[in-house]
Amino acid sequence: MREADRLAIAAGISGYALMEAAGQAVARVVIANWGRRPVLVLCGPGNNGGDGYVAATHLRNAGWSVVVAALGAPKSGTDAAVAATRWPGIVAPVDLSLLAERPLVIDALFGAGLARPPDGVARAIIDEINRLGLDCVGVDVPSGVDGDSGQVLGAAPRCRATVTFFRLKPGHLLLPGRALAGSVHLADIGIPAAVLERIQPRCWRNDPALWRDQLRRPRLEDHKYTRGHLLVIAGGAMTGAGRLVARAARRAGAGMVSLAAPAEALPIYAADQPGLITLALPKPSDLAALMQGRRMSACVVGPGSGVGEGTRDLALAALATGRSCLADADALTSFAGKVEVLAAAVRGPFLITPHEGEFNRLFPDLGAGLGKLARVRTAAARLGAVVLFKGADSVVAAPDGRAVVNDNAPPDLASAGTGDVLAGIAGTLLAQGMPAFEAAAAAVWLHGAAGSAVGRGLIAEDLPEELPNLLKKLES
Ligand SMILES: NC(=O)C1=CN([C@@H]2O[C@H](COP(=O)(O)OP(=O)(O)OC[C@H]3O[C@@H](n4cnc5c(N)ncnc54)[C@H](OP(=O)(O)O)[C@@H]3O)[C@@H](O)[C@H]2O)[C@H](O)CC1
Ligand SMILES: [K+]
Repeated sequence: MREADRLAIAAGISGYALMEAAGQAVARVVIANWGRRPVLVLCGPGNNGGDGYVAATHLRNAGWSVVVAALGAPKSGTDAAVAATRWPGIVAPVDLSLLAERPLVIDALFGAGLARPPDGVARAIIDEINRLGLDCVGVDVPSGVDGDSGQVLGAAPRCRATVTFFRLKPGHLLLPGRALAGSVHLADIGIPAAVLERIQPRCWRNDPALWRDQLRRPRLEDHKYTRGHLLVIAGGAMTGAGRLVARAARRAGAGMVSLAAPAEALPIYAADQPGLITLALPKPSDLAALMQGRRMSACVVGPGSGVGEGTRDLALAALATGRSCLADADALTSFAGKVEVLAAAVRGPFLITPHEGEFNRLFPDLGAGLGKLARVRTAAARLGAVVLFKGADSVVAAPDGRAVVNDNAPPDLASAGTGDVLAGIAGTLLAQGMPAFEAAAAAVWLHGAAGSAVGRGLIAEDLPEELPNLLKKLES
């Protein structure tokens, strides 16, 4: 963002003009969403505080009762110093007593320049805002939230709304930042779009615009093999997982889905879905010939497969074929403490879809303190594969550092079996030749959209049935 500022200023836009637009946007959001009431504007020493002085001035001009409290005077010669001199009222030192009759707080303490956990009176007032449950509007980010990671440094106010500028930052999408930001308003402050091309961002909010063109649309001359033949390697005991993978894969548009499992379980799979091809589980040494002979273009291994050597060897055999491969669930746990074995086996497009527990078993040194985006990027680089870390704020990262953050998943998706559905959708997209990064991004978006379409009371079985409609909409 600083680079965006710098480039915009280099393009002839004054830094103060950006600050004026930013502060004005904050005032506009406040006026649009709250009735006139006494407001306290907390200003830090940097440009975030500068935005605060501008917002305070606009609110006062609109007839609001405004008190400004500052942590310290902005450095002279800065845009923030100009904004402070243009504020016509007095500036009080930050003090908790100011909260008493001010039901609305604008938090312009720290933004992109947050350098350490807020302490002293800054920390005390953040804690007090939260204790009193006051309405708070964050400027750029809730102060204390790291915009790059969504992590909280020490403390941050729980905002009802946050007004940010130019583009959303990862911290608006990643937890806990996303929860603390409340509803996020994105304001255009006059930074030219061309600046984005110069910056070449490597992290995006997940959106169909990123991958829609790469979804494979059915063609007149298609037959079932040209639409992707996915092999699902499933288990003998937990058959629900494999059935959900297969059902989702079929609804996502695979031309054919075959499921391999121990012979005694095959009748269960066959009875569940007449259109599913069932096969006895091959020996690892026979897997390549099976996939080649049956023109299977991708493989999903892990859901319900069982943890252990058998699953591990099948996953390694699947990777050795060089075809697109997705490992989830038991296939990941089977490599706990042995992630280097998995990494060494990667030949072709490879996607893993761990949840938090599975991720931790594979990458115990990449703890939560690093922030999800950094954890997933590091894991992808280490594995030489695309990693989709599942959760309310799923992150997909490629070994080259590209990443997307997904924010369309409703909490209803926190339900058993939904991860298997995700694996099935991604498996089909891989089988259709979509690159692993885009396949993962598309799958997690479709999964979230399907979850939203069902809403309350959803069960994993509902999700595949939403896919035809969603795909139709994406193609139109
Ligand atoms: N294009 C835009 O998006 C625009 C953004 N604007 C706003 O500018 C801020 C970023 O401003 P910046 O001056 O770089 O940084 P901050 O204001 O966030 O913070 C820097 C100052 O705060 C001090 N600081 C940092 N952390 C702490 C802390 N925990 N406790 C006390 N003080 C802290 C820091 O002090 P140092 O000692 O570390 O130097 C700085 O004094 C962006 O977020 C937007 O709101 C512009 O308005 C223009 C357009
Ligand atoms: K802030």
